[in-house]
Amino acid sequence: MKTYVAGHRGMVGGAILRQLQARGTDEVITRTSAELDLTDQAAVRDFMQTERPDAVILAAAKVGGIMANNTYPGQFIYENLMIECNVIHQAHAAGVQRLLQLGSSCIYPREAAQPMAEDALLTGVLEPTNEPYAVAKIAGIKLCESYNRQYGRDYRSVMPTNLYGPGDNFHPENSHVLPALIRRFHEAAQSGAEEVVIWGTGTPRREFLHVDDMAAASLFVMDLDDETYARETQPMLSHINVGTGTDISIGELAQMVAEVTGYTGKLSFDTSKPDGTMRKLMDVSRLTRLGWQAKFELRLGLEQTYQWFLQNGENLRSK
Ligand SMILES: NC(=O)C1=CN([C@@H]2O[C@H](COP(=O)(O)OP(=O)(O)OC[C@H]3O[C@@H](n4cnc5c(N)ncnc54)[C@H](OP(=O)(O)O)[C@@H]3O)[C@@H](O)[C@H]2O)C=CC1
Ligand SMILES: C[C@H]1O[C@H](OP(=O)(O)OP(=O)(O)OC[C@H]2O[C@@H](n3cnc4c(=O)[nH]c(N)nc43)[C@H](O)[C@@H]2O)[C@@H](O)[C@@H](O)C1=O
Repeated sequence: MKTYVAGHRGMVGGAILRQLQARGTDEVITRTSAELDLTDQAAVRDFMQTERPDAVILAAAKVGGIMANNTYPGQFIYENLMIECNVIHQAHAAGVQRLLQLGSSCIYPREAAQPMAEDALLTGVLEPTNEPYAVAKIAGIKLCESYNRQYGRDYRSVMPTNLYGPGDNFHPENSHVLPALIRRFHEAAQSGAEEVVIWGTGTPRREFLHVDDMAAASLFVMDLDDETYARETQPMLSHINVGTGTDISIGELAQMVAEVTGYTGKLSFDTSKPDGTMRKLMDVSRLTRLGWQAKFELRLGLEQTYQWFLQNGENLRSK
């Protein structure tokens, strides 16, 4: 089995690569974005035609937190649409029968009933801070569904909740909340700062899944036999949510990060920054029914991620 992992240097792609290598059953092929720009249609066509993988895992994307999504909406919609169109279409053109792509919980309407089940898709208005990214991710689901319907492909989609773990992006502005707070609280603890500022009101709730759980869930869904996947994702051979099924407020998360990093000063909230969606808890009953459950407990995952941050402080991403 020759499997192409797109985005193998990223947090999720890296974890998937490690788990595939540990299994040792697949020949895994990878390319960095410098070697293969997935927004370049001709380059992706040449790569797929030359390599002809048996399976593709699409974990490459333009990714960022609430501020990055709000600041660079053009890049978020363009790059993600191009990556999905090129990888999914050129995989099909090269005869790839099985593909798994990663979406995001932000595909669901801002006011969706909680927890959000897969059939909440396209039932309401999206959260404005990440609408361009969400539209691209919805297009990814619809590409897979459409190629399944028209060409009989077996292209699957998993929708992760907010992820964290080793290999995350700790950029002060562009990252997601959990790595941003690890870095901010760590620096405050080191410098003896009296106050740490948290964006927004602290009241939004988020569900955090460790990246090793996400990688395991991705391979679990990839490995399901086609009848089982089709039965669970009827009528459109659509997507499966991945999460823990529990969430906490940003204020509670900040308190936990303060404890883990040893920060003892004051917490304050900058309400000029956006809260984004107030709650986006995944309904994970589809995946649970199939037999998969998350393993990492948040506090332990946070402590492990903080250790990774301390050991890799010199090599953090610059954007
Ligand atoms: N992180 C999170 O909280 C969440 C992530 N997701 C989804 O999970 C997937 C993986 O995210 P994550 O691992 O966090 O993201 P990362 O930013 O860590 O990794 C993304 C990877 O995509 C690759 N990439 C980006 N643009 C291109 C391009 N034009 N051509 C080739 N490769 C490119 C990069 O490759 P290189 O390093 O070689 O430049 C990078 O390694 C994405 O689909 C994301 O939308 C969904 C929900 C939450
Ligand atoms: C995974 C998901 O990620 C993005 O959505 P998001 O869940 O809103 O992501 P976030 O992690 O950036 O913020 C979560 C909450 O946390 C608050 N918050 C506090 N302090 C910081 C802070 O310092 N940094 C950040 N980023 N947020 C902070 C912040 O104000 C918000 O209320 C999508 O754009 C989209 O990419 C997507 O799919």
